[in-house]
Amino acid sequence: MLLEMNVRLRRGNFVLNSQLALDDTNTGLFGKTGAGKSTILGLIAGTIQPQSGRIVLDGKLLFDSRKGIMMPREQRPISAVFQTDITRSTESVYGTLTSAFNRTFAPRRLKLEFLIEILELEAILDCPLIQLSANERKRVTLARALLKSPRLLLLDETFASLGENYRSQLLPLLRRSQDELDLPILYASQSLGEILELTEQLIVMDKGQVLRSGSIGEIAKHTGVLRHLGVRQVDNIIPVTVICHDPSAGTTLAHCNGLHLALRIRPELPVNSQCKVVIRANDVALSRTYMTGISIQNQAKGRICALIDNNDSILVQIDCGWTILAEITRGACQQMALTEGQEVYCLIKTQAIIYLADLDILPHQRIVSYGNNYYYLALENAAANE
Ligand SMILES: Nc1ncnc2c1ncn2[C@@H]1O[C@H](COP(=O)(O)OP(=O)(O)OP(=O)(O)O)[C@@H](O)[C@H]1O
Repeated sequence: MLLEMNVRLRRGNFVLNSQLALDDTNTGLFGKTGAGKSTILGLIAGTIQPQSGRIVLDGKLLFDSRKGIMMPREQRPISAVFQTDITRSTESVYGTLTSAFNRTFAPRRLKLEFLIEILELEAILDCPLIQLSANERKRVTLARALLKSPRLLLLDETFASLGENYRSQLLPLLRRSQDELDLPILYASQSLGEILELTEQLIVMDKGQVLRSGSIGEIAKHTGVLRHLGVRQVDNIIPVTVICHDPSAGTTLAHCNGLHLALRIRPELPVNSQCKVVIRANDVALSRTYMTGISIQNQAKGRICALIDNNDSILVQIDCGWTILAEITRGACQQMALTEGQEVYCLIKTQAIIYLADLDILPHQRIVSYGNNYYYLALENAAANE
């Protein structure tokens, strides 16, 4: 285990009572505003001292109230980029970066020139920190944090504040950081989407407590957690291998493990090539028996492995060779008397299966039906015309 923490802290009315563990992978720290995410990062970095408990990193005590140990911030092999990193110093950007580079904790893993390039710092190298814009200061702070080659990097909503340009360049680097740089990241955010761009491992916090931790797949199985995470729509993403094309039926047949699917025809996809398709969970209907006399082309047989209570709806997790999530109403679940272990058929219309590669272009054009008439509308105009 990389980090183990079991602490208690009271600040005014806010009480943090948290036990958490991190291994050597990137982890997202999710919680609504005021949940205690920044406080957790501060406790690990050493900017906040808990009243009691223990924090251990890589077997070394950072804090132990019983033994009276509080390792100073500068000595902790941890770098952090906080929301409020305000450096009022007149030191130049180049000066602060080189001193971070020289104060490295471990063998250097990133080159100064590389970070100057991807964070576009060249033009501001001679500027004093005090004169930088908020975005420039954040980029310098991130470069400085990475240059120290810490054992753990703490980021507090950093992507959101950096902007799209840097995000697209930095994300691939940060995603690989745990493997290539031996640098796991703890990323705090209120946005699940932002966290999932970096990692699938989550710690979910609420009111100073850790509610759940684990992979998003594991966490999602608990009642109400998806709602808590702000998830409103569940999609199945399935990597399929093309088997053949059937022009007379207008379908391309593909499979993923034991799951066979009829997709919209794509003759340009070579046989045996791979692609990803998306099926919205609420586009999957369930049946206890195989249906005849029905237009639906896909009836995938599987076994229910979990029934996940999602407040108004039930997410049914079905093992069809590949796991499929079907979202149905609570009423439908009761009427069908669904239970774990039962066999069901997943009914999926061919037209409801979207090639993932098409998703980028789909939102720009859609059809809105007003009953008798159909209109092709650009997305920007759609809302105004609806
Ligand atoms: N210096 C302080 N003194 C007293 N209470 C504080 C102090 N700093 C933060 N708090 C309180 O601690 C709680 C947790 O704050 P924290 O900043 O850790 O939340 P957060 O999950 O990071 O929220 P956000 O996503 O909005 O940044 C909040 O209720 C906040 O008001």
